[in-house]
Parts: sequence; C-alpha cells; structure tokens
Amino acid sequence: MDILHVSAECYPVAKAGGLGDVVGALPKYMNELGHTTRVVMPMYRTKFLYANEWEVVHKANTNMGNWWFEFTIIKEKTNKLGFELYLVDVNGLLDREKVYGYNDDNERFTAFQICVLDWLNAWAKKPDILHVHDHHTGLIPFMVKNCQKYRGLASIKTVLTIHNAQYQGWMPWNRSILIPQWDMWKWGMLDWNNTINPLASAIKCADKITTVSPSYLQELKWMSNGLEALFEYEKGKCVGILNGIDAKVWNPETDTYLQHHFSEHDYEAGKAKNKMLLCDQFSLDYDKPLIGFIGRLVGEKGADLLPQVISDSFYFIGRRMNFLVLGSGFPEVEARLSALKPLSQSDYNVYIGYNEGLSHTMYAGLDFLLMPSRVEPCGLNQMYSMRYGTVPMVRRTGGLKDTVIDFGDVNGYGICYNHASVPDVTHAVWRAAEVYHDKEKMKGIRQRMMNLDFSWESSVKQYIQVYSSLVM
Ligand SMILES: Nc1ncnc2c1ncn2[C@@H]1O[C@H](COP(=O)(O)OP(=O)(O)O[C@H]2O[C@H](CO)[C@@H](O)[C@H](O)[C@H]2O)[C@@H](O)[C@H]1O
Repeated sequence: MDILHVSAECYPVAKAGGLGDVVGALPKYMNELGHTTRVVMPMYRTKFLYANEWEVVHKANTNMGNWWFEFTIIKEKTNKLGFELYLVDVNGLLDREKVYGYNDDNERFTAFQICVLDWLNAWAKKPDILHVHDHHTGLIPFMVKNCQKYRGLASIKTVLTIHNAQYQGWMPWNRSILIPQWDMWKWGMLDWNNTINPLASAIKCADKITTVSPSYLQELKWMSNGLEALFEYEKGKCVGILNGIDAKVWNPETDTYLQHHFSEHDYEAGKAKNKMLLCDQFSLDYDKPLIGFIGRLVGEKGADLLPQVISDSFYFIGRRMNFLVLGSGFPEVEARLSALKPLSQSDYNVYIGYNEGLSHTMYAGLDFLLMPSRVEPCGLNQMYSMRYGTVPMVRRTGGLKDTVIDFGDVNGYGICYNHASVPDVTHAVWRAAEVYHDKEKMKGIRQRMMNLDFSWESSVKQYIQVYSSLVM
C-alpha cells in the first residue's frame, strides 16, 4: 500500500511533543512491512534542515484566498529516516524556527495543506491513503472531497489520527475564504458551534479515525473539549490503537544521548551513573530517591499541581526525596516552579525549556517519573521511562491506564492513582519514597518493566488493518 502521512511534526526533523515521535517512527515500521510510506511536513528552520541534503521535486504557484504565493517541495536525498521525507517551503510563512506559537498559525497550516494537495494534484501516482494527524492537517479530508480543484483526489481514502483533541484549530467563519473554492452547501462539514473547526471537520469527513489508545477513545465521548456528541455519533468509524515507542531510538544500550549505557540484564551501574550525572548537574542528593517530571507545563499534564505537590511532600513526608522538573509551558507554572528553587536543600531543581538530551538522561537516571495528567491520549514518557528502568507514577487516565499496572496488583510495576489532585499525587510520592528502600521489590519492579514490549510492531499491524478495510 502507498501511504502519505501529513503532519506538523516529525522527529528528528522537528518535534514539539509526542506527535513528532509518532510520525518519526510509524512510517519507518510500516515500510519494514513492505509498504511505501512517505511523510510530508512544513519546512521549518531546524538543525535537521541545514545538516542534510535536499532536492527540489516540485515548485508551483498557488493561492490562499486572494494571497498568491510560490511554494517548493523538497525531498531529503538519502531517505536516512527509513522513509521518503518531503518538506513544504513557503517563504516567510512556514520557514520559522518554532513549530507552533505564532499568531498566524491557522493561516500557516491552511497554506501547508493547500500546498500538499496542489502537489498531489500534480503527481502521476496518487497514494492509496492520506493519513493526517491532529487539527493542523484536519482540513485535508474536507478539501479532497469538497474543493473543486481537488476533484481528482476525491477517491483517495483519508485516515485521521487524534493525538490530542484539546486543540482543534478553531477559525472564525470569515476565514472560510482561505479554503480553495468549495461546495458551499457542504458548510456543515466544516462547522462546529458556529466556527470552522478543523478537528471536528476531519472527524466528520475522514474515512477512518484512530485515537492513540483504546481508553482515550472511550474518554473522548464524555470529555473532548466540546466534541463529545460528535465522537458518540461517529464512533462507528473510530478505532483506538496504542502508540508504540521507537525501540531503535529509545534503547538504553545504544541511546546516543546517554553517556552511560545499560540493558535490562545489567542496569544497576548504568542507571546509578546517569543518576549521579543528574545529581551533580542539578545539585541533588544521590542517596535519596529521584522523582522527575518531563513535559509541557500545561493543565492537561497536571503540571500546575507540581509546586504544591513538591511543597506538601517535603512538609508531610519529610525531605526524603529529590525532585527534578524539565519542561516549559504556562508562564505562571514556570514562575512557581522557579520560585521553589531557592528553598531547595539539595533536593529540588527545575530546568525551564526544551532539552532533548537532558530528557534522555532523565529517563535513564531518574528512579521515578511523575505523570499526574488530567488528560493523556496515550503518553510516551511512561513507556520510555519503563524501558529505561524508571518507575512511572501515573494517574489512571487514557493511555496511562492502558500501559501501567500498579505494583500492588498482580504482576504490577508502576504507581497508579485515580485523581489529578494534590493529595493523590502526594500520596503517590510517599509510596515511591517507601518502596525505594525495599531493594528486592525495586529490583522485581525494574525487571518486569524493562522486559515489557511497547515496540511498534503490533500497533503498525493494526494501522495496516485500518487501511486495508478502506482500500481492499
Ligand atoms: N521540555 C522538554 N524537553 C525535552 N523533551 C520534552 C520536553 N517536553 C516534552 N518532551 C518530550 O516530548 C514527548 C512528549 O510526549 P507525550 O506523549 O507526553 O506528548 P504530547 O502531550 O506532546 O503528545 C500527544 O501525542 C502523543 C503521541 O500520540 C500522545 O502520547 C500524548 O498523550 C498526547 O498528549 C516525549 O518524547 C518527551 O520526552
């Protein structure tokens, strides 16, 4: 089968979160099964762009509303990522340093989608499947079915994967002129609550929808930022497929970001050395359990709970553990976490920002990884941490519920709690501090976790089944 993934992110080209990890891995594993999988994404000004060689494969003019512009499609010459990678260059609009966070993001991603479809119009061989990811590419299923200039693409089947339904790409109706001429009576396929809603539109128009875990699919029917009724209505074409992790990138034996490697057979010394590195760099106490958080500092991840959880843990449990936080997000949460720093007694530190290398060292060197998420469509961090022998402390929600079993249950290996609340998370911290000193128990937990299989192989087969149900 011939599949084209259209995405705003793809690791290692550009990554802001888990979407990048998934789009960087899934196509590679699909190709290993004999399919032809390509990725197209915007051309941002990233390190990867400057470090690799590119060839121009298409150049044309197009328009978005009454703005005419030139775009170029470039292809990475060597297919070094395990798939053909194409970037869309629109001068001044897409070629920025960050993936998101600009006032004109709606225009940027609409232009990106128009360029992709214009380019496909010109291709001799069309893909069997257009696989779009999240709201940034959510107008594509509508456009291939309803825009006059894309009539030739209407028979291509579309699949939407929802990594995060919180963000939907809302646009006021006066922006409808940005979409190439379309059949006006189909306006209902763009609309949700009197705005253009690209995610809702993709849910209505895509031939199949996948969510990144089975539990998240169920949760969306009662908690999806306003789309609950739509998920209930469209449930017949939805499937929950748990993400895998790229076991070639996330392998503690070969991880290029790690100074000290280890395996599931021999992890104690390796993990200890990585912990020592973190303790030296962040002035922490090696003898205490090291509990970390890695991620976007936003409400979905429960990051706003961290300052109070850390203070309460020290107050009620005692200064028996270290905390290390890596992340960026809401300025208020960043400020509160930074304000705790001067109160540290060599047991707390925070790194505000994005740092891929540090995240790998943390997965390897932490004893526990805290994930008090309010919403977690799948969550990759808990799977990375388990592969690296770090015990996940997760709220039972979405993909966290599907991947972590509490160590108190049969064959369990994590610490689980029901509520994203300060008392529940603080109680989990207490359990971590207690179990840490039970060396035999910790050993059993680590061995069980590190031998779990979260590789992409089985998930990829489920995606192929979804495609096959559409094209065969
Ligand atoms: N400051 C920082 N420095 C370095 N690395 C950082 C970082 N902040 C985050 N990361 C990294 O970004 C990734 C985040 O993965 P998540 O699964 O938590 O993603 P996210 O919520 O963005 O994605 C959404 O999509 C993914 C993929 O489908 C779902 O798993 C998830 O539940 C859903 O919310 C991990 O690789 C993590 O290490």
